[in-house]
Amino acid sequence: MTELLIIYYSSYGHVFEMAKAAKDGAKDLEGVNVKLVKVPEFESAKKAMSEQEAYVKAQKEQEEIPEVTKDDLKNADGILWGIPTRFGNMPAQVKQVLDTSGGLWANGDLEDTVTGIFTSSNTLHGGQESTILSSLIPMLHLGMIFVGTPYGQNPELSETEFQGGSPYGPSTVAGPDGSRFPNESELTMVKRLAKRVARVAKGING
Ligand SMILES: Cc1cc2nc3c(=O)[nH]c(=O)nc-3n(C[C@H](O)[C@H](O)[C@H](O)COP(=O)(O)O)c2cc1C
Repeated sequence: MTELLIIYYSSYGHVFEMAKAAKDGAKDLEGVNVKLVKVPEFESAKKAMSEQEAYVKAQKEQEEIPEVTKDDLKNADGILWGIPTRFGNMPAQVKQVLDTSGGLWANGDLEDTVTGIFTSSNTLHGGQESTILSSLIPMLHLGMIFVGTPYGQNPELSETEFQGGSPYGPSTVAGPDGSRFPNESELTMVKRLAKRVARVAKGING
């Protein structure tokens, strides 16, 4: 069995929507087991954002999703990361998971694990590509094999409509007030990436 782990962090639910679509995209692949987990939230963030209605609502919707464990990461053949943009970079919550994965790095546990990244930001040019590319650096240190969303398999990338997505990975644009949620094209691209990560992981580790 090929184990596909979808791990995400989401303050306001946009990346969560993408993560659920990713799970849906890979769920019927033969010989693939898909698990959806979330990055633990900081107590300080819960406190700081407790007055924000959108944050509280989104966190409630994610209550049933289990938090990632070291074994989830270790046992995965493929890991798909949902990482929202924070100042053009990954949130500290995601960095914390990576920074406490030292044992995995030392043992080479994530070497040859196939990986992909999807993201979300408020604005189209507010750092989607930089978030994916900078997130790739620790993934490469850990020995993971990165796959993106090539143009040939993602015709949506060549459309002129306003939407996220790049050859580096799927993305969505939440809008300045966070009211825009992923459209069909954005969800389709993340489903395809989930399938692609699973397919490559199966080929390498199956
Ligand atoms: C501290 C912080 C920094 C952010 N930095 C950016 C940014 O650099 N560019 C941008 O377009 N959006 C930025 N945003 C907006 C988030 O990327 C957006 O709320 C997020 O992608 C929504 O995804 P989520 O609903 O899954 O949390 C920032 C939000 C926060 C809270």
